[in-house]
Amino acid sequence: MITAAIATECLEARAVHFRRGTRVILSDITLRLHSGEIVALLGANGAGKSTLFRILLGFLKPEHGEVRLNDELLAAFSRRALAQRIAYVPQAHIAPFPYRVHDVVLLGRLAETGIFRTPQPADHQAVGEVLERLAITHLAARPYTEISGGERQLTLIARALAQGASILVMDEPMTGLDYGYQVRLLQHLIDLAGSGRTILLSTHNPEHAVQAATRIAVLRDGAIMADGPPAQIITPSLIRALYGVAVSTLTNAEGRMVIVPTMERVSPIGA
Ligand SMILES: Nc1ncnc2c1ncn2[C@@H]1O[C@H](COP(=O)(O)OP(=O)(O)OP(=O)(O)O)[C@@H](O)[C@H]1O
Repeated sequence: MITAAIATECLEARAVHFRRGTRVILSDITLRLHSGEIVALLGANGAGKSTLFRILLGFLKPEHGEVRLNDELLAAFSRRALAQRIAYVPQAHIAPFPYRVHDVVLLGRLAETGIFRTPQPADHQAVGEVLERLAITHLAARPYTEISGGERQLTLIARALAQGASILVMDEPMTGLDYGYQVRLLQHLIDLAGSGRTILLSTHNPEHAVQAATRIAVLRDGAIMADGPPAQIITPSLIRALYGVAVSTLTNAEGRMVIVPTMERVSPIGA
């Protein structure tokens, strides 16, 4: 069952360096993720967020540095052993076959034990639970190739949740989701972290980071320029440096930070 006890895990990049050709994409990146944390990675388009995720997942090899899971090199784990621990929601995905949404999510259940295993009633039940939790039960019988972009995104999130891994790496999971699904997903991520899961997500919306993250890491010019609690990291000057826009940060009646664009016209980044 996906509600089984969650193992305590620590995933970390140590002094990771990565180049594409002569271009340095990531330089001396150290990032540690612990159980119960929601870490939001912020960075402008092309900053290297997906690249760092792919390195943390073992899909790309760093030129220098290493990735360790519970102090063991990632390379020491088989693909199946990694699937037991880390689930991934990629940025964009078009399935080549018109699998039903239920079956796409079922693949998450089989990631751990091999896709040639015959699904058991417990697997189908777990899929049903995840679809219900994400409020997409109505999509179960629809072909994945014939649903909307946001519905595909929810299906991929459901597949990752069904995997039952204790670490979730989510590349811009809110993309394409309507406002209600965005808020419900953030609430669900907070619940998952509360039950001991570790969540790393990238987002282009600093509001989401402030609302859900326990830590924010900021990637700029290939390096981590800041890493810490949201209230310390998110400042108007950081938002301006990252995105070239002016914002005010306010505290609402519940004591939570709110980010509001001032609509002041500022120079483009680097101008
Ligand atoms: N397959 C590739 N070949 C060459 N360069 C690439 C490749 N994939 C990404 N890059 C480059 O590496 C840099 C980092 O890309 P990456 O996708 O990691 O950024 P990102 O922060 O995830 O961006 P976004 O927010 O736009 O999704 C970019 O300059 C990008 O153009």
